[in-house]
Amino acid sequence: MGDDHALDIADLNHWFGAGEAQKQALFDIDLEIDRGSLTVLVGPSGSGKTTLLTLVGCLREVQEGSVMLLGHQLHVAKPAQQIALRRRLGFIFQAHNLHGSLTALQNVLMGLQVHGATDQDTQMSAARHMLTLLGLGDRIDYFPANLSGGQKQRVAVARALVGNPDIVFADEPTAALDRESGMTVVKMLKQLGQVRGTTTVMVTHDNRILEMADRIITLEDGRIVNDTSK
Ligand SMILES: Nc1ncnc2c1ncn2[C@@H]1O[C@H](COP(=O)(O)OP(=O)(O)OP(=O)(O)O)[C@@H](O)[C@H]1O
Repeated sequence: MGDDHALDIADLNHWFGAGEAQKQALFDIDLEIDRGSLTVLVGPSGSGKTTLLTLVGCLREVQEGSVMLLGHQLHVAKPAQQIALRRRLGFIFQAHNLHGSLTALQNVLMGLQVHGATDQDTQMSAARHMLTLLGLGDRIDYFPANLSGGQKQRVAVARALVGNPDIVFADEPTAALDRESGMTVVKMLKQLGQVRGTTTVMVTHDNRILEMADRIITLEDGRIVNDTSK
């Protein structure tokens, strides 16, 4: 694998269930993803997009095939290595999974505390800065219950990005956002790719994002049926 690849996937297969109920969800996936690129996964419901995203994001165990994530082979990575690798990833999911008992600022700080680095003042200012960039500067002390769906989603985006991840995995990150907020989030990810080399892999049905993607990969019935680079 070259250093220019954030992800290198070969002969990846995945099944759900066992015995007669067993069903194959992914078939022979081969894919290399360049560092700093914005790649979009599209395809009909049930085509395997989320399964692929969770496998390459260390959220599901690889059953067959090879996944090299940031130069590390996942199926041989020890638990401690997997934890270290996960710290280099940012996740944005449709269900934003905010902690209801924490304010917007505290939720974003959670994204930094797993890194355990920098002092508290630096963490605070990084979290405030990220929330401000996402247009939530006046909402930092609000609890999720007092934020709209779109605002909650932007808090989740801030939490994913505040730790400077090497790769961002996003599943329908703009589904709950209006056009302007959705564009802000995608432009930010694109800019992070250009400035810091952050790689983004995103599942979306949002046509507005397709125009901004470097690469569009289409899945159907667990197979890659189209791969378009700009
Ligand atoms: N936990 C699971 N147990 C059993 N089958 C599953 C599980 N998760 C996914 N599947 C099946 O695997 C296939 C791929 O599902 P997946 O969620 O990856 O598709 P998707 O393209 O992300 O769909 P959507 O756009 O609806 O989210 C589907 O047939 C689905 O029913």
